Amino acid sequence: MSLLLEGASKLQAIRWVRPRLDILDQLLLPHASTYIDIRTSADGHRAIATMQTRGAPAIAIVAALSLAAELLGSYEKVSAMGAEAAAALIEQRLDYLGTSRPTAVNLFDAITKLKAVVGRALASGHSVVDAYVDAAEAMLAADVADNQNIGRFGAEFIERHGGPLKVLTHCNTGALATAGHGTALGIIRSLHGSGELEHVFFTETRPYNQGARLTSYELLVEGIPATMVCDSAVSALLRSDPSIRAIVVGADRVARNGDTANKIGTYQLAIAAKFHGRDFIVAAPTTSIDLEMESGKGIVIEERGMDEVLVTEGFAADSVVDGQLERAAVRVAPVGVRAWNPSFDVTPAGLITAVVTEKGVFVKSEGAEEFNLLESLHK
Ligand SMILES: CSC[C@H]1O[C@H](OP(=O)(O)O)[C@H](O)[C@@H]1O
Repeated sequence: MSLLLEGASKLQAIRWVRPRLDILDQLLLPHASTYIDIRTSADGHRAIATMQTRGAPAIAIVAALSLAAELLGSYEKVSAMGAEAAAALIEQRLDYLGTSRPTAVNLFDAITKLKAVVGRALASGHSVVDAYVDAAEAMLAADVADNQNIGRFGAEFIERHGGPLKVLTHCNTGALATAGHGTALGIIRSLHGSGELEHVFFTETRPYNQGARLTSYELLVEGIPATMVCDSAVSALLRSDPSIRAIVVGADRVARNGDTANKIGTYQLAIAAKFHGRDFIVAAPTTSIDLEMESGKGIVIEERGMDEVLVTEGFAADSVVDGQLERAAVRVAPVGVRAWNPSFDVTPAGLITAVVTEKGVFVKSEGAEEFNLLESLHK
């Protein structure tokens, strides 16, 4: 079955045509657009851990579909195990996929949901496998629909300022981080689509350069007017251009009170937005909201190797040798220097103007420093 998803942008980070899963190798973007075949949950784990695929929603979907591909590749063998053994195998593989990256709650939300689906399908080995695959496929389709709603709600919220609008975004939250359209970049796509967007500024997003490599690529492909800035230039930019009305970012995990873990540098942007009196908007599907997490204090922040900070000016593909891309790794800092390289930081709810989800726009009560997302989501 081909899941050619209506509404997905021209870029597809994830290609699922049952039983085959291919993902765009984002380590090679923007210099090469290369799809890699993901046949097993081990392939999926590696692609997520190495950030060949990344972005909170995309991580969950690739994890789920990598196991779907594995199960379909050995359908009769797994089905013949019987319901209980097949379910146990699936649970073991899902727990393994959960060790790929710690911060994005979408992955753990998907694992919990998929285990529940399997637990309700124990009539036979076949029914367990069929139920798992159907549920994994549904996540792919649901994400695009969610992103379209996030885009619409977020655009309407920003348009209250009156257009045409200039906004700024951080990292990559578009079709390369989701099943299509995007979250914060989905709002930007929606503003552009309605003719309300004058210009978008985006940060290069050191040290992994999701902005310089991925957001730049998406905006160029879509023909959206954009300018890249260094992460360190944002305050000066806001001060120089009062018509930049909002900073819109994604999320890896939003706690019940609205504290938000997102790409490193987000917290600084929230402080800059507050100081300059601009909206600071978090765009995320409800699968990024962790209602069991009271505040951001409990969020595990992934730390990655120092080389991303010290060695490369970007994962630039330097040349093609015998058809293989040779990535350039340029040492910038001297040997021996140490670095601190958290992948994410936590922005306190008090600095956040609104959390935009597929279920609507949530704001804090008058005078409140925190959100009550448990109440907002269950109204
Ligand atoms: C809609 S993507 C959400 C989130 O994920 C990104 O992190 P990474 O590139 O390390 O996977 C970034 O924090 C985005 O805002």
